[in-house]
Amino acid sequence: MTKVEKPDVFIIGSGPAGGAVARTCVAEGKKVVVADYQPFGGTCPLRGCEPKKFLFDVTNVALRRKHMTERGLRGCLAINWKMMMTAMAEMRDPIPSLVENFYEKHGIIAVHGKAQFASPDTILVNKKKYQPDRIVIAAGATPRPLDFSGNELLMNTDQFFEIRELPSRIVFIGGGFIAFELSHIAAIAGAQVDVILRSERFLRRFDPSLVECMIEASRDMGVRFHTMMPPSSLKKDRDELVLCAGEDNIEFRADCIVHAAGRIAHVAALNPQKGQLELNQKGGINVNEFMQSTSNPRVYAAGDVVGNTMELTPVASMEGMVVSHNILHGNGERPDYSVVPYTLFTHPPLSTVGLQEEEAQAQKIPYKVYEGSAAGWSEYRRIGERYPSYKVLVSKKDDTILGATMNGHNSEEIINIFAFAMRTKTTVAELNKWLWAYPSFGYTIRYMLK
Ligand SMILES: Cc1cc2nc3c(=O)[nH]c(=O)nc-3n(C[C@H](O)[C@H](O)[C@H](O)COP(=O)(O)OP(=O)(O)OC[C@H]3O[C@@H](n4cnc5c(N)ncnc54)[C@H](O)[C@@H]3O)c2cc1C
Ligand SMILES: NC(=O)c1ccc[n+]([C@@H]2O[C@H](COP(=O)([O-])OP(=O)(O)OC[C@H]3O[C@@H](n4cnc5c(N)ncnc54)[C@H](O)[C@@H]3O)[C@@H](O)[C@H]2O)c1
Repeated sequence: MTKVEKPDVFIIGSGPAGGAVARTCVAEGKKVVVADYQPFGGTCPLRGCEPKKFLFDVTNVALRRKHMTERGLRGCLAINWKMMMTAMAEMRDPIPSLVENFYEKHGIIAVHGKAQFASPDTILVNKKKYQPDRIVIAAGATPRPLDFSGNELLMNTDQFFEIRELPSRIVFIGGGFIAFELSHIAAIAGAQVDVILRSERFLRRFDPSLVECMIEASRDMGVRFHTMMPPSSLKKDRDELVLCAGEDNIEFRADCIVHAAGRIAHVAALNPQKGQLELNQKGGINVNEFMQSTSNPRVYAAGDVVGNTMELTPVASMEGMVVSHNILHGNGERPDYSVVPYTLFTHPPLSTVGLQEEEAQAQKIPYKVYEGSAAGWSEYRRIGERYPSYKVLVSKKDDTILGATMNGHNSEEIINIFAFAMRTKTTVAELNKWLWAYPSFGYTIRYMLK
């Protein structure tokens, strides 16, 4: 009979959540095993944030160059898709070896293979059994299964990052983060892009008035939007794909159709019943306030596989740190979701932190609003941006920031300042006394809070 391994901590998944647990637990002298069936590093650096941001940065220069034509910048600037993708892959592809080298150096055992539960205390990978003291599920998320006929012809985002020739016509199904970010990249690079949404509301996690500005900016770059269009079938017709959607079965013909219809916790392959794992309403691992399984106390979970709040890298890492603490020192730490800034990396980026106005109204929180267009400010006029806008919610009770959303160049940096102000409970009166470098985008906070 093969020997059963008994490490202290067995981690399923090597992304931001699993990585945080591995590094912290090994530093405290634990015997740690990490299993992953894909190259090590997880979604963020290999198939998510990082490759996306690379493509964002290149396309951003191209778009901004266009905006500068009237400001004296001449000469053609075109995107060579193949070169851009090759350059992105050159930066991305060494990452798994770097991760594994780091693991080896620090004594973390890397196992290549799909992990599943054989029983509540036993994990099986490549027919080998592990009975660890603690099991950490950090298996991330996977595209939501869609049930219309021909859905197997859809391209997922992992495949999008491997496209070497830009398709002429691309359709994105969904109206969330991925549809907006990737549609902007493809449109600026020269594809004809359609985004189809089953409902009427795009980007639910952002203020609708700022989403409107984003949609205007998207239309300017040629992205076409179609609402109330649930997809009903997809088929191949010679060398093109035909998607039918909506009540009238409208046909969309394209070279590729991308699944951007959300992601769900990656639990099915884990054999959750054998692990006695209770799932939550979103289909993620149900955990208590200490990120410990509510049904199997040997198990903790962190990151997208929990689906507690948002599928974001900083949230996954923070939950990983909470899990490490609780494994090493006993349950005592809880995740803190009170201030989570995030950015939609579109052109321009749309960024937010804290309460949305709809939430403040629903929760009957007394607030005042500072909002408006920033198009007249010299910061945006200089760069020819047409739809910059902002909305800041301030507590009527104590003058602190409740939430902020903005759409404009560098908003991903300005939002961190608002996050800092929220963390430190800085009042608007105090913020207005702070000095900012001039003329910087951060300085526009003074204009917003006038
Ligand atoms: C296109 C895209 C762009 C994104 N952009 C951003 C962004 O700009 N900013 C941001 O904050 N977030 C972004 N995200 C989200 C971010 O990537 C995730 O929130 C983050 O990676 C979650 O980390 P995780 O460790 O929970 O899971 P993951 O990083 O997904 O890692 C999970 C790992 O577990 C492995 N695994 C799964 N099941 C098993 C199994 N049974 N056995 C072994 N291994 C298994 C997987 O192979 C994977 O490597 C983006 C996501 C996508 C898809
Ligand atoms: N910049 C970032 O931080 C960033 C970027 C990309 C992804 N992410 C994370 O990854 C997650 C997944 O991104 P996403 O864009 O796939 O999800 P999303 O939740 O942002 O958007 C999903 C979209 O698909 C639609 N949809 C849902 N079910 C559908 C169905 N059955 N048929 C058709 N449409 C359907 C929804 O209405 C929504 O518009 C995000 O929620 C986010 O947390 C973050």
